[in-house]
Amino acid sequence: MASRLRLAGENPGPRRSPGSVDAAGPEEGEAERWPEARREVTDLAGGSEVVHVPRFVAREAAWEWFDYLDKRIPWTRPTIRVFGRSAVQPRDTCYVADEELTDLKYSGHQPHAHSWDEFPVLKDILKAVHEALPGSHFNSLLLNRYKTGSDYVSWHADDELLYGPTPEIASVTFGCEREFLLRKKPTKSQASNGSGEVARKRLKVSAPQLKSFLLKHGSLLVMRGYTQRDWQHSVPKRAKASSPRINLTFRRVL
Ligand SMILES: O=C(O)CCC(=O)C(=O)O
Ligand SMILES: [Fe+2]
Repeated sequence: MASRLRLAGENPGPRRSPGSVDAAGPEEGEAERWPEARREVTDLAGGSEVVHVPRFVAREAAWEWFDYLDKRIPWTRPTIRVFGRSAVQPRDTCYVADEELTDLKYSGHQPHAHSWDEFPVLKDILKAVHEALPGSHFNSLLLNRYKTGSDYVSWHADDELLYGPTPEIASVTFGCEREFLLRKKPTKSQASNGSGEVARKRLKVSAPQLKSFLLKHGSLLVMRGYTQRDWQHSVPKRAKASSPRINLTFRRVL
C-alpha cells in the first residue's frame, strides 16, 4: 500500500488556489486537493472580522499533512508561567519563523525558532494560505497539537506588540474537530464594575458576546482587524474528543 505520508521534498506541482475559480478548469487531481471552498465571513463589529473556510484543504490531502506533521514536527510541551505560577502547557507546541525575526515570547516562555527549510510541507501549506489570502505575508508559525480532549488552549488574545495593532492570523486545522470560541473582552467600565454574573445582573449589563466555530479537519479560520485587541479566543477541553488535533497559526511579525 502506498504510504499516505508525502515525504519532504516531494512537493506536488503547481496547483489551483484554494477557493479560486479557474476558468480553464482544474488540472487532473487538483479538484480533489482544493475543493470549491465556501467562505463564511463573520463581522464582529468595531473593525473585527473572522473568515471561516470549512473545506480549505480536501480530506485526503489534509490527512497526508496531518500524518507528516504528527510524525515529523519536534513537538515539545514546555513549562510556562500563568498568573505567576509555573505549569506544563496543556498541549504540544513548535515554532517556525523566518530568520532574523524578533524572538517570540509568551507566558514567560521563549520557543526555539525552527527554520521553514526543515519542514518543506509547511512551505506548501504557507503557499496555499498566501494564495487564499491575497496581500498576506506570514513569516512565522505556531503549531499546536492537542493529543486528546483534555488538551486545550485557555482564553487569550494574540495581542503581542510584535504583531502590531491589527494582525491577521490564519489558522489551519487537521485531525479531530474541536470547538473554537471567541468572546468579547470586557470594556474598561465593565471590567471596573466587575464582570461576573452577579455584577452583570445587578448592573443589567448583557453577557459578553460569544461566537463559536466548529473547526473541522482541513478548515481555515482567519482572524483580522481588531480581533486580537477586542476579543479573546480559546479551544476548551472536550471529553468526547479522543483523537489528536493539529492546528497551525500563521502570523506576521512586523
Ligand atoms: O488551536 C487553535 O485553534 C488556536 C490556537 C491558538 O489560539 C494559538 O496558538 O494562539
Ligand atoms: Fe491564539
